[in-house]
Amino acid sequence: MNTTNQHDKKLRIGVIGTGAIGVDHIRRCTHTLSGAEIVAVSDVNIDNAKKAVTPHNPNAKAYESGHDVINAENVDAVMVTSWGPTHAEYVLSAIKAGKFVFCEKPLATTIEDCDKIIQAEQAHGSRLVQVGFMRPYDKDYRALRKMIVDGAIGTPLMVHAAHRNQNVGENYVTSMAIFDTLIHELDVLRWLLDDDYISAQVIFPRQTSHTHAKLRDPQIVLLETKSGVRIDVEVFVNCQYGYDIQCSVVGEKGIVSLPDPAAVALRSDAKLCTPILTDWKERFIDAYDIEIQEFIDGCKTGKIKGPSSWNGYVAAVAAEACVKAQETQAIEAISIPERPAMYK
Ligand SMILES: NC(=O)c1ccc[n+]([C@@H]2O[C@H](COP(=O)([O-])OP(=O)(O)OC[C@H]3O[C@@H](n4cnc5c(N)ncnc54)[C@H](O)[C@@H]3O)[C@@H](O)[C@H]2O)c1
Ligand SMILES: O[C@H]1[C@H](O)[C@@H](O)[C@H](O)[C@@H](O)[C@H]1O
Repeated sequence: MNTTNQHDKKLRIGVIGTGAIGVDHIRRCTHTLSGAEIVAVSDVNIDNAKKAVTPHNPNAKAYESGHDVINAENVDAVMVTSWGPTHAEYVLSAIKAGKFVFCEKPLATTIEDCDKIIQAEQAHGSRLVQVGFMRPYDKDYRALRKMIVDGAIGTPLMVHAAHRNQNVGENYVTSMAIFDTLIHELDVLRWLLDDDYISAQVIFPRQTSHTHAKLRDPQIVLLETKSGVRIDVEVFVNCQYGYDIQCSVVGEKGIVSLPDPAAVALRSDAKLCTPILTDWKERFIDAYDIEIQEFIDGCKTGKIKGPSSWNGYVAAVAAEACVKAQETQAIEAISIPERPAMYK
């Protein structure tokens, strides 16, 4: 009886960081998904938070501090969508309050902070954190994984991937190509291959004229896995032409590749054209919907299943090696500790 009531009740979410993705997740919780409502918002720029309180979220209140959102009595679960370096503080505070927390990637921008989070969560005794790695929810990445698991390409040998953004702002610097952008590949490729990384190297090709003094762009990241798979990922965040995610896995007897998003083809004026997306919000829109719905449902049943803080930690270990490799231009080792029992 109680369980049914619990499931019927809306999950009351507090959102910290009401910028691009914060507002987008508020939109999907309010208009697209079921079983949740936004009751609290905050942003270091309070005007951003106030703008996120709209007639569509009549019960939302804007707070000056993210910690007030976490500790508000009517907040059942927290969403951390502020800038990466601020995530750890809020996630730790949510764990302390015993509340479920969805944290956008990266979980934190240092291994130490990720470690504090997994220690705190283990001390709590059960999972409270879901990390915003949405690609494993994407139907095409899932199809790719199924083909690999089913043996369609034989043993995987190599991966060629590209992560291209149309452009980035002046605040985006060289290390963010790793912690902000490559972090998606660092998570999804080990899931795709069911493998772990052992080394990383970063190569800087000729620079695009569309970058700025604090950003090397593009970059090529070379990864090696325990089983010997070699991965190259081109990270090119001022590619100008669109938002483009590519991934091909080469196996002993075939290749599987991520398809381009479906788009209407136009035949006209002696040309055949299909548009390319420019905005990350559209590229993985269905995957974001599924990941957040799973978070809402998990909070309501008391058991969350999505990418864990362990996934966030492992991605950070690999990311730190890549950042070091950016500086040294050498091959850097990646050593991932034993997975704690709680995350098995
Ligand atoms: N999963 C994805 O595909 C995806 C897509 C976009 C962004 N993200 C992640 O989401 C996070 C936010 O990215 P964004 O594109 O929305 O950035 P954004 O700059 O548009 O928004 C971030 C917001 O956080 C606020 N903020 C910064 N520090 C804060 C603090 N200490 N407390 C409260 N608010 C604070 C800023 O004022 C801003 O409004 C980043 O970690 C980013 O990597 C993930
Ligand atoms: O925060 C964004 C987001 O994660 C996008 O998915 C990625 O393509 C961008 O490079 C990154 O800056």
